[in-house]
Amino acid sequence: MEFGEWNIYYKEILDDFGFSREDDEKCGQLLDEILAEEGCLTLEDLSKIVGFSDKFIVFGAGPSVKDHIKLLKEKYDLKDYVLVAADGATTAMIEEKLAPDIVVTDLDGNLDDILIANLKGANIVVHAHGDNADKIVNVTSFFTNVLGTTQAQPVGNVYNFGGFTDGDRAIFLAVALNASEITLAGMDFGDIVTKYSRPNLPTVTGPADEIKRKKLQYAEKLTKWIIENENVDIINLKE
Ligand SMILES: Nc1ncnc2c1ncn2[C@@H]1O[C@H](COP(=O)(O)OP(=O)(O)OP(=O)(O)O)[C@@H](O)[C@H]1O
Ligand SMILES: Nc1nc2c(c(=O)[nH]1)N=C(CO)CN2
Ligand SMILES: [Mg+2]
Repeated sequence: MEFGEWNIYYKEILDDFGFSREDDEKCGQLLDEILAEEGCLTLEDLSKIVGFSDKFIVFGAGPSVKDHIKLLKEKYDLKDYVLVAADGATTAMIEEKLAPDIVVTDLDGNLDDILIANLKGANIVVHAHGDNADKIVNVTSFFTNVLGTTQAQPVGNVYNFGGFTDGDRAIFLAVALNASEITLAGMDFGDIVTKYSRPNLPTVTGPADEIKRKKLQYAEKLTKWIIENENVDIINLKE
């Protein structure tokens, strides 16, 4: 998605959630400075790393994630796919002994599990926004093989491929990496969250709060945009 078209959705999101574009931009710059010092991946680097396949699976943290992982392990030859975990889904994958190739995160998932995934070879796509500057500063440098993203104007080596939540951003990333087919697992959307999305939840699933519901509505809307506008086959295991 070109920035001009993304900007239409982005303006609506800023307005709807009361986020500040200036704070998003500042944090994007901060991430770019950290990556300039620590080193980072470019899109071309990541394309080469995952160049073994143009078939991707994006894992979300919805209620179906565990069932979908089990089904995929049983029925798919997973070494033929680039496995992309959206933030909290990393924990569900690790529980099932499945290592992601890429983790897409704004650093509010289980950081220990993301670090484990990184140590096992996952590349980390770190998203800077106006509400995670502390994490960007304190956590980014613990990871290796990092590619930076922003939801504001791209800056330096920090990209904007389109997308809002970690899950739909992961699909936009797969498109930017020239995916021909993207299977969606655990991408339920709706109004139920899991302990993978909300680690403090006392039960495995529970009702999403109003902000999370709204985030998931945008995630679904942006996923529909990809289905309708990008030249890629999307297979949602939920359907
Ligand atoms: N029912 C669902 N509950 C949680 N995540 C879902 C669901 N359906 C799809 N997803 C996708 O799984 C992704 C990973 O979930 P997670 O809650 O860790 O992400 P997040 O984008 O950081 O959300 P938040 O900002 O609310 O913490 C979400 O970004 C979302 O796109
Ligand atoms: N400013 C801001 N931006 C975001 C936020 C958030 O909480 N604040 N959460 C996101 C993932 O769902 C994506 N972008
Ligand atoms: Mg997150």
